[in-house]
Amino acid sequence: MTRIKICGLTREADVEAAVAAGADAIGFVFYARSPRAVTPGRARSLARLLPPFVTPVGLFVNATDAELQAGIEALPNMLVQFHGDETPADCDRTKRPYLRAARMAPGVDLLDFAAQFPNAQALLLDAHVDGYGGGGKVFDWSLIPPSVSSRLVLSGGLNAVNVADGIARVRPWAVDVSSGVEVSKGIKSADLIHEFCRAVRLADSGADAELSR
Ligand SMILES: O=C(O)c1ccccc1N[C@@H]1O[C@H](COP(=O)(O)O)[C@@H](O)[C@H]1O
Repeated sequence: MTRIKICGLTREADVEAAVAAGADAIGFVFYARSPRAVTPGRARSLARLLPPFVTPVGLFVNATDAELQAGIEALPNMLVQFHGDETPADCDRTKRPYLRAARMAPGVDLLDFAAQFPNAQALLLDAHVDGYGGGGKVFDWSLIPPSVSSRLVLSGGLNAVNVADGIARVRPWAVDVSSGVEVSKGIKSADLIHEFCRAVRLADSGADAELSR
C-alpha cells in the first residue's frame, strides 16, 4: 500500500479534507520564504485536528537549531522533513526521525546521496526548482537508480492524473503532493485531495491485481 502525504496545509478545512480522504501524513511548512509557511503555533493548532495514526510532518529548509526546536516543541510527535542543504550531521543532530529531500536533476547521484543519509527514514525525491521545493514540477523518474535501497517518497509535480504512473514506475513507499491539490499556493481543494487519494488507492489495487495473476 502506498502511503500518502499531503503537504503545505494552512487551513483547518484542508486538514479535515486530507484526513477524511485517508492521508497518512500531513505536512506543515516551517520555511518562512514559502507561501505555504505556518508558524509553530499555527501548526500546533492545525495538528490538533489529526486523529491517531496520521503523522504530522514538519518541513524545514536550512533552519537554525532554534527554529527546529520551536517546530519540535509545537509538534512533539512530528517527523522532520529536511528540504534544504542540510548535512547528515545537521539531520542527525535533532535526534528525531527524519525524511531527507533529494532535489533531483540530471547529474544527481542518488546512490551517493543515499549513502550519505543512512539514518533517514526515507529519501523524499523532489524536482530541483528555485526556492527549494513545492514547485509543482515533475522530474525525470528514470534518474532514480533501480538499485537504491532506501525507502522512497515520490514527490514533485504529482497530481491525480500522473500519480498512478509514478507508482507503477517508481514503486515508492509513499507519495507526497502539494501543488497538485491546490487552487492557489497554500489553499487546498477538498475535491482535488480526494481525487488524488482515490487515484493512489486505484493504482494500488491495480498493482494487487497484477500480483495475484
Ligand atoms: O511547499 C513549499 O512551499 C516548499 C518550500 C520549500 C521546500 C519544499 C516545499 N514543498 C515540498 O516540495 C515537494 C513538492 O511539492 P509539489 O507537489 O511539487 O508542489 C513536496 O514535498 C512539498 O512538501
